[in-house]
Amino acid sequence: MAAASEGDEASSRINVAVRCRPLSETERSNNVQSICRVMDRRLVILLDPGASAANDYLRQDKSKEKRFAFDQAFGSDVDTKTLFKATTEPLIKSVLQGYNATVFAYGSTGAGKTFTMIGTTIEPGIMFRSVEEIFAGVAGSDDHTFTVTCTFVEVYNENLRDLGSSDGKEGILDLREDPVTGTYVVGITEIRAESVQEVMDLLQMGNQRRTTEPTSMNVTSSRSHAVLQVRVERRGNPSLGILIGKLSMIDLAGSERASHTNNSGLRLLEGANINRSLLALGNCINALASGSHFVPYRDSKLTRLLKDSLGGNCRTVMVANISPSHVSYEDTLNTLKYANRAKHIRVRAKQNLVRPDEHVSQFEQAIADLRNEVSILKSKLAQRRELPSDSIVEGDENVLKEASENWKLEVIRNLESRTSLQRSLIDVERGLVQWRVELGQAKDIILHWEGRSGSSPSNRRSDARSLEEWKEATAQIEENIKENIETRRSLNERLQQNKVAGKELQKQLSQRVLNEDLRAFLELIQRVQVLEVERLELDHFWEIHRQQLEQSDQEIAMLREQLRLRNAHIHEQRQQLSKEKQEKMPGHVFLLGSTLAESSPQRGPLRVMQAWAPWRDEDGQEQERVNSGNLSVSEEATDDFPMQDKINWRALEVPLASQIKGLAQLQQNAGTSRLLAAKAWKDKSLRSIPERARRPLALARNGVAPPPLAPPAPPRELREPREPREPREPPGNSSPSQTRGSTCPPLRRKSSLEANALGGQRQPSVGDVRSPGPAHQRQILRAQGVAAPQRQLDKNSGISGAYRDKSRGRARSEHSRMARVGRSFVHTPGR
Ligand SMILES: Nc1ncnc2c1ncn2[C@@H]1O[C@H](COP(=O)(O)OP(=O)(O)OP(=O)(O)O)[C@@H](O)[C@H]1O
Repeated sequence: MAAASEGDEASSRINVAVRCRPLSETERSNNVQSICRVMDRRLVILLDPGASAANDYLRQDKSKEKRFAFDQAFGSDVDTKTLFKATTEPLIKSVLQGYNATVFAYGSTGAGKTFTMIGTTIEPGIMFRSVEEIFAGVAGSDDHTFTVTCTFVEVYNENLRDLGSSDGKEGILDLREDPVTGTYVVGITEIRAESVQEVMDLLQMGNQRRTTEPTSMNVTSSRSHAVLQVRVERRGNPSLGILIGKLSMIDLAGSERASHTNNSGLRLLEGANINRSLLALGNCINALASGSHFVPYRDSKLTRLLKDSLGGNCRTVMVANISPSHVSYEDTLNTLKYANRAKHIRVRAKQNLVRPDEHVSQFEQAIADLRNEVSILKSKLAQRRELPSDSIVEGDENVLKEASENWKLEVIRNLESRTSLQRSLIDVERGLVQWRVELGQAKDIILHWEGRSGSSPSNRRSDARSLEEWKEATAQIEENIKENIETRRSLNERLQQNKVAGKELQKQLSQRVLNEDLRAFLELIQRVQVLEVERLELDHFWEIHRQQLEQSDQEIAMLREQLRLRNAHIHEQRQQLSKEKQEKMPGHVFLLGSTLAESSPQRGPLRVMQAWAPWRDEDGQEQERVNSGNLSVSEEATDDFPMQDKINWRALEVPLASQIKGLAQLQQNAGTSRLLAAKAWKDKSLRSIPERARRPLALARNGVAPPPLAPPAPPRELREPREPREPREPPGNSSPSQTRGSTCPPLRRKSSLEANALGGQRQPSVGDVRSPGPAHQRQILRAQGVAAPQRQLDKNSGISGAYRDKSRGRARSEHSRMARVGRSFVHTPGR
C-alpha cells in the first residue's frame, strides 16, 4: 500500500561505462592480439584486427578501427574496486537517499560481465561491493533506521527463477508491474539482511544455482540473466516520512553468435533466448535513445525487469564489458555500438518518499475502497442467500464453478442412468416376447402330443423331446416370464424415479449455475441427452410393435394351417360320407361328375370322375356299361363331344377347373333308366382325351380307388334313334337321385359354324322324351333326400327361357348348363 511521492527529481542520462578485460592466459598462449585501447578513461579505440601488418597499405584506407567515447572507460589494468567507486558507489548514496538505481553489465560472452558484477573472492564484484557500501552507509547513520531486504532471481529461457529460496524450490515466478512501486517479481524470496555476510551468502548460493554451462567461448558461461535487488528503507523523523531506495544489479547473459559458439541442442536454444532478450534490450535502448514514445519493454522478461532501470524512476549505470581479443572484434564492436547508443538514454530519477500524512490519506482512500468492496460483496451475498441452503453461500468464483460442475455431473449421471435403465427395459421386453413365443409353441406341441392330432408341424419338433421334457420346459419358461415381469416392474419404477430426479435437476439449473453462458451450454447438453434417451424409447416401442406384428403374422400362419387342416378334414369326412352313402345306396349307382381336387385356392387340378354300378337292362340282365344315349356319332363328332367309348370318365383329369366348359345331360331310355353324360368341351386342348385319363391308376396313385374301366361302346341301336319321343315317366323301380358335386364351369355356347355343322340333325328339345322333366327330376331328388337346385333342373329341362338363346337357334335345349361340376347322379335302375 505504500505510495511513492516525488522527492527531488533530476533528469539525467544513463551512465555508460566500458570495461575491457585483460587477455586470458589461454588467449595469450594462442597469440590472440589485443585490439582494444582505452584512452583517458573515456575513449575506447577498437583496432582493426586485420591491420597488424604494417606494410598492408591496401587495407590502411579501409581500416576497421573504431573509436568511441563514453562516460567512463576502464582498461584491462583497472580493477573492480576502481570501477565500482567510479560508477556504482555514487548510486549507493542515492539508494540510501530513497532513489532507485540500477547497475547492469552488458557484453558478449566471456567479456567479463560476471567478473564485474559478482567477481571472485579475491576480487569481489559490484554486487558485493554495493551491498558492503549500503551496509556501510546504514552503519554510518545514527539518526535513521534502515531495513535492507534482498532478492536474487535469474531469467532463464524467458522464465523467472528464484535463486534465493532457502528450500531450494525454484519454481517459475511471475513478473508484474505496479504503477507505484514499479516492476516486481511475485512470490520471490525476500531476505532481510542484517549484514554484508548474509548478502554474500545469498549471492554465493544463488550463483551456484544459476545456470551456467561451458561453451567454446567461456568455460563458465552464464546462460541466464541474474538480478540482485537490494531494497533499503530509511526511517528517521516520522514527520519526514520513509525513504525507500532500491538498487538493482544485473549480470546479463552474454550476447553471442551461434556460429562462434558452436552450440547445438539446448545450448543453441538458450543462446537464441539470450539473444532474443538482448535484442529486445537493444531495441529498448534504441527507442529510449531516440526519444521514441513507444519502448518495447514487453518484448522480453529482461526488458520488463529493467523497465524502471532504463527509462523510469532510476539512476542507471551500464557497464559494457568488452574483450580485447581480435577474435571478438565483431562482438566487441556491437557492444560498443550498443553502449554508445545507451549513453543517449535519459532517465528521470525521483526520490521515493513516503510521508505519514500521505499515508493517512492513502489509508483513508483505501478504507473507502474497501467499504465500497464490502458493500458490493454484501449485495452479492444477499443474492446468494436467496438461493437454497445447499446452493452457493459465498460469492466465490470457485464455489460457483464447483456448483456448476456438480450440477453438470449430476445431470450426466442421471441421464446415463436413464439410458442404461431404458436399455435394460428393452432387453427385458425382448426377452419377454421371446419367452412368450416359446411358451406358445411349447404348449401347442404339448396339446398336439396329448391329442395326437398328427399333422401339426410342431409335432416334428416333438420328436426331439419327450412330453415330460416339454412340460418341464414349459414350466421353466413360465418361471422365466415371471422373473422378467418382475424385473420389468422394478426397472419401470427406477425409470420413473430417475425421471423425477431429472426434472428436479432441471429446476435447479437456474439456481445452481449462475453463469448464463454455462447455463445455456448445460441446458443444451441436457437436451441432447434427453433426445438420445427419447430416441431409445422410440426404438423400444418400434421393437415392441415389430414383435407384435411378427407374432400376429405367426398367428395368421397358424390359423391358415388350421384352416387347411380343417378343410382337409372336411374333405376327408365328405369323402367318407359319400362313400358311406354310396355303400348304403341300394342297387346301381351312376356317378357322373367331377370333384375339385385338393387345392381349391388354385382351382385345380380337377378330377372328373364317373362311377357307376351294374344295372339291369330290360331283360333283367345286369349290365356294366354306360350308354351314351341316343346321340348320333356324327352329332357327337360335330359337337366335339368326347365319345363315351373314347373317354374314360372315371379318371379324366384336367389341370384347372376353369377349363371345364361343358354340358351334362341326363337321359333316360324307354323302360330303362340310363344315364347319359355328355360334355362339350370348349377348351380345344381338352378335346383330345388326355392319356392319363385312360389310366385309372392315376387316381389310385392319388389315393382314390380306381373305378371300373370304362364300359364298351353302347349298342348301335342305342345311338341310332333320333326320333323325338314323348316324355316318359321314369320306371317305378328306378329312383334316380342327384347329389351335389363341386364347381361346374360355365356353359359353352355353340358357335353358328358349329351349329351348322350339325346339319339337320335333331337337337334335343324340351319335349325330348329322354329328358326327364323338371318336376320329375325334383321328384327323384326328393326321393333321395337331396335338394336339387330349382334353376338347375329347369335349365336341364330346357324350360328356362334364359337358356334358350333364340338367336343361336341351335342351342340345345336339352343341354343343361351346370352351375357345378361333380354332380353325382345316383341311379338305381331295375330295382
Ligand atoms: N577484469 C578482469 N580481470 C581479470 N580476469 C577477468 C576480467 N574479466 C573477466 N575475466 C575472466 O574472463 C573469464 C570470463 O569472464 P566472465 O565469466 O565474467 O565472462 P562473462 O561475460 O560473464 O561470460 P558469459 O556471458 O559467458 O557468462 C573469466 O575467467 C574471468 O575470470
